[in-house]
Amino acid sequence: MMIHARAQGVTKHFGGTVALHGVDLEVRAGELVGLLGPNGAGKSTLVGLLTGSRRPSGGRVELCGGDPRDPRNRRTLGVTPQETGLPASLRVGEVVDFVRAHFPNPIAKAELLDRFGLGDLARRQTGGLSGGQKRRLAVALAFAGRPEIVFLDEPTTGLDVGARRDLWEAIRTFHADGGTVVLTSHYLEEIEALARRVVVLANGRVLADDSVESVRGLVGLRRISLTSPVPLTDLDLDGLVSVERAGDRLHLLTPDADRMVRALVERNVPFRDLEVRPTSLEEAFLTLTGKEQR
Ligand SMILES: Nc1ncnc2c1ncn2[C@@H]1O[C@H](COP(=O)(O)OP(=O)(O)OP(=O)(O)O)[C@@H](O)[C@H]1O
Repeated sequence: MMIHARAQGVTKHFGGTVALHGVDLEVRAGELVGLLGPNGAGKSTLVGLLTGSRRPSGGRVELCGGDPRDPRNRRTLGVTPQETGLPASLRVGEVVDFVRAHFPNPIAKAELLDRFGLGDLARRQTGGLSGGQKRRLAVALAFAGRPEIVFLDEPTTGLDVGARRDLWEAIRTFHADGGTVVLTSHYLEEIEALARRVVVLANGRVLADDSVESVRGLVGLRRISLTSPVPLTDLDLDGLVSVERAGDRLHLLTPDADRMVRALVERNVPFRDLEVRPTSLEEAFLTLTGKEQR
C-alpha cells in the first residue's frame, strides 16, 4: 500500500523548546488516523512538518513520496490549520472560488458549500460569520481541490453538537470514497467516532500507535464504581491504581477487577450498586500521559 505521509526520526526545536523528539509515523493511502494528545504535545508541529509549512530540525518527512515543501507533492493535499485567517471582507462564495482557482480540478462550488452546510451562507462576508461557521468554512476549504489526503487540525473546535456530527459525516464520506485523513483532536469521542487507528502524542513523543481498542488494552484498566462509607484509601488494596470520590460514589481503577472485588468482600467492606466497566479512551489517554510525565 502506498505511503501518503511519513515521518522518520523527526525532531523539531523552537529555540530551547523541543516540540518533537524522534517521531516516526507512516500514513498509508486510504487510512484515517487520529492524532491524540494534550495541549503542547506536538500535534500541530507534526502536521506542519508533514504538510510542508515547517522544516524539521532533524530526521525526514515525506508527503506523497517526496519533500512536502515541493509543490509537486502538494497537489493532492488539503489542509485545515488550527488557526485560519479568513479575509473578513470577502464573501464565503468568493473565498471558496479563490481557493478553488488554485487547483486544476476543483470540486463544484455548490457541492462543496452543500457538503459542509454552508449553502445559505454563500453571500455572507466571512467577517460576519460566527466562530463555528468560520471553522466549517476553513475545513471545507481543505476539500476544495479534490485532495487525496487531508490534514485537519482540530476540525471541530468551537462547533456545536449538530455541526460536529455533520462535519464527521463529511469526513466519513471523504474517507469512504478512498480519501486519506489525518486529524488531530482533543475530543476523544471524535477520534473514537472516526478513526480506528490512533496515535497518542505527549511531550513530543509517540506513546502509542495502535487501534483504539489496543490503546485501551495497553492500559488495560477496569473501572469499578460503588457506593461505600469506607474511603478505601487506607486499606492498602493490592492493584489499586487510583480512588476518586464523586458525591457518595467511589471510582477505583485497577488492572484486575475480579480480584479487587474479592478483596473488598474478604475484608467485609460494605458497598452497594457495584459497577465494573472498561476504561474509556479518555481514561486510557490520561493514564498513558500521566506515566510519561512521571
Ligand atoms: N512557533 C513556535 N515557537 C516556539 N515554540 C513553539 C512554536 N510552535 C510550537 N511551539 C512549542 O512546541 C510544543 C508543541 O506545540 P504544538 O502546537 O505542536 O502542540 P499541540 O499538540 O498541537 O498542542 P495544542 O493541542 O495545544 O494545539 C509546545 O511546547 C509549543 O509551545
